[in-house]
Amino acid sequence: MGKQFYQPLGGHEMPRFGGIATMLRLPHLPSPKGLDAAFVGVPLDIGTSLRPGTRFGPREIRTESVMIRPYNMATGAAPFDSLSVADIGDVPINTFNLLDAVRIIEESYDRILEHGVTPLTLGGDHTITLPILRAMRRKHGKVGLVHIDAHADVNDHMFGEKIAHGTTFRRAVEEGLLDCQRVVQIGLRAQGYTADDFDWSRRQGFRVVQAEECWHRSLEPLMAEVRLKVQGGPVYLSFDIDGIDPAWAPGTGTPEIGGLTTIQAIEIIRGCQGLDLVGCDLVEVSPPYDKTGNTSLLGANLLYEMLCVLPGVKRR
Ligand SMILES: N=C(N)NCCCC(=O)O
Ligand SMILES: [Mn+2]
Ligand SMILES: [Mn+2]
Repeated sequence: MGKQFYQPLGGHEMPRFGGIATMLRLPHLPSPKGLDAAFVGVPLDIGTSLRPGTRFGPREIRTESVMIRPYNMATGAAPFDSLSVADIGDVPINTFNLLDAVRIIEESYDRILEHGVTPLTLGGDHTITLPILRAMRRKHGKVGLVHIDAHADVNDHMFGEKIAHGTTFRRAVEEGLLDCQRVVQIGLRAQGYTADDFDWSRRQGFRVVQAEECWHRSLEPLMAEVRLKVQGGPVYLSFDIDGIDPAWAPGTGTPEIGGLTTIQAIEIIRGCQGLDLVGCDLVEVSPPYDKTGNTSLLGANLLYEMLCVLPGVKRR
């Protein structure tokens, strides 16, 4: 049987407030088999250090995704005409044991990648990116990384714990998951304990772009630099919603002022077009702190923009 393409349920077929709330109103399929890309939820928040609530992120991002239409009027991308995409549901994490949850996530992503599917992940806190990168290493080898965040997430430990949402990328370097010369961190800001909070990344070979370097400017020139830095192999895109200023993304667990704008976030993702993207995630949306739902709406739209820059997506 030939490849099956799926279109989102249209706003004129079923009112947007009706129907089952899958990501982008796509079909919910039990398996990634036969797909090119899949939206996956990881409802985890037991790795967070301040506000919890990201366990509700996947569900609310789906709820707020109902406004999104299939064709990208700005870039001409028609993702559902080019790729077979669906929502394959959530990873059944163990919400009472973080290390067991990490094991479950890793096994789930091994299975997804076995089918040759590109995962677009709805978080959950940033801990989830470590098991995903472990599975990526087995499938693709070391990956480059475009990481947007207020935080470097390279702490050696938090309360003595080696795995939490602020240690993800130090563990990833130690475990040989990243091609460190092809890593960029964008949006880092706020206070630290020593200069080494950011310099550790630089010593690994990362390009660190602090928020102040982004203020008051288009990020299109920066993305030209980023593409040159990370190209030449498979790339993973990890977007922590707190990289965006809390004025636009208040529903998150560790907010920091002076962040990126929504427009700069779109520029960054669209600037990834042409890279060999093998997976993306959007993490740290905490609906209980998101009174209007706008943070989930922003997350849903950024995930759609990630879909639009995947390899193989044609533009009209
Ligand atoms: N939100 C994420 N992923 N990390 C926050 C780390 C907070 C801290 O370093 O104190
Ligand atoms: Mn963060
Ligand atoms: Mn983070």
